[in-house]
Amino acid sequence: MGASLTEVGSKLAGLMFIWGTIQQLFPYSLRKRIESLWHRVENYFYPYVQITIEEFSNGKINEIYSQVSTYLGSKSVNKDAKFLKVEKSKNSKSFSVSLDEGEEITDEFQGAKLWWRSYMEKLEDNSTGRRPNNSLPMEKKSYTITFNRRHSELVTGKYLKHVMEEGKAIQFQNRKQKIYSNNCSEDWYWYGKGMWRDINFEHPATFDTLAMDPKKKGEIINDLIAFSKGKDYYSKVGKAWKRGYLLYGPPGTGKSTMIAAIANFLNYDIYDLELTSVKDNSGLKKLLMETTSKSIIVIEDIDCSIDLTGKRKKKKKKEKETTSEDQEEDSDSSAEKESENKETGKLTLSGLLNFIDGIWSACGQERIIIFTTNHKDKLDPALIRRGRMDMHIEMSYCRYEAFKVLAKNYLDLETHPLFQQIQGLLEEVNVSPCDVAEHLMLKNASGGPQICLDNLIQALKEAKKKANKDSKEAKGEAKQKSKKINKFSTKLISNFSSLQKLWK
Ligand SMILES: Nc1ncnc2c1ncn2[C@@H]1O[C@H](COP(=O)(O)OP(=O)(O)OP(=O)(O)O)[C@@H](O)[C@H]1O
Repeated sequence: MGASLTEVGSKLAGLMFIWGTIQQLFPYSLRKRIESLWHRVENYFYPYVQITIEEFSNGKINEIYSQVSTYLGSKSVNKDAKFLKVEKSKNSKSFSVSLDEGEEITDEFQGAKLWWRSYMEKLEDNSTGRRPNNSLPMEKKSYTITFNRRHSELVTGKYLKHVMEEGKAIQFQNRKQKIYSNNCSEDWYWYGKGMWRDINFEHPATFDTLAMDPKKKGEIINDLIAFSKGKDYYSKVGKAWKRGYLLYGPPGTGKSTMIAAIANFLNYDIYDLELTSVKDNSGLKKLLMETTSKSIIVIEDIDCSIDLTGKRKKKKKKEKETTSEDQEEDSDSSAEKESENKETGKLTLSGLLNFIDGIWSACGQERIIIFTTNHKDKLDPALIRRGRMDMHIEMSYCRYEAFKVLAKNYLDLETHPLFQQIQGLLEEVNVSPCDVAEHLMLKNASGGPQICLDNLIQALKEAKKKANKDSKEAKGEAKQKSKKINKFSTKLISNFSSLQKLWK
């Protein structure tokens, strides 16, 4: 392509000379006719269009440039390019490849052939050899794309959009994930760093290492895939592109681990929203507005972080003042509390969910919200109904399937003669995966996997003994209670009979 374009260029230069002469010698009407003929000749000899994409546009970074650069870098690895550059920024997980100055590659899109070329021009003042303006970079970088005129619509319509989307997706995959927290001092905000503080998120949890029933795990993975690919679906049905998950279960069953696995699976950032640090609804709104797309907003221990049992307002009407305190408590409903909180601007769970619906419906970008709790029964069912929390995921005690994942993770064991005994015990005792994992840890494994498994069996047996003892004691207590009740009711009946006799 390079050679043929040069050849065509020299032919065009000759034609340009002839055209200049014609313009001087011929009258206007004749010139117009020759001009149209000229364009046809020009298109015949050089039917190409060139688009230039510069690094800076009007003094500002041109976003398309970096996306094109990433796209071409990814294409260049399997193509004919010989001179490549490798860079790594502090915010990316690995290095990125791009075309070196003057390098060319070809690309194809829906039957159209495209020629890309990278340029770099040094920006020096010829007399001083210095940069013309200190605030500008030393060089002017750009890419050109050349294609046949008949593909103009395809290139400006679909192809460039495709290049930008692919480039953006590669950049997204290669960026370092972050975890944000709002649990920071007020000073932080006032120093202009925003309301969230972030650090790199490097949790190793994945769905492979997460110990839970494989069927349940599969369902969650499928749900996440459907969500992340659901852009068209959500816009078609007119719903905010968001998904809510409620993770519930006893401590140490892997709720936080599951969040990390989801973030790693989707390559999303995490916003760890500490509601106790949020003053009111407007503070919450600001925080939510500062979150980015492709992120997970997490509220851990939701039952502890928000006050849904705020004191009811004293009733103003006189007749109601006569009502007893107990009656007031009974008639208390969460709807009333919500409306009271609305008036005072106080933070409410329902307010939170409404903001999320409102804000995210408007922005059309994907987000996930996860609540965790150890006590699902404490939550108001209206607040976690389907549509708000789309999937309720129970993180339960460690059974055999979950144990097998832990044994593989920690001991690299897929089978062992002791597994059968462990399976039996895990059916009878409720232990968290966290407690099981503790026995399989490296520090315990110095004597080999056999020792770890023996220790685990020992611990499970003790837990079983304790559970049996506890249940016996509980049964004993219940027996005592029912004895007392029986004694009391017999006494009551006999008293009542004596009263009846007296009355007669
Ligand atoms: N299902 C699991 N799969 C793999 N590891 C687990 C699982 N559950 C617990 N663990 C291990 O136990 C540790 C504690 O688990 P995690 O913090 O995820 O539990 P949690 O349910 O969030 O607990 P809490 O309710 O106390 O916050 C984790 O670091 C992990 O190593």
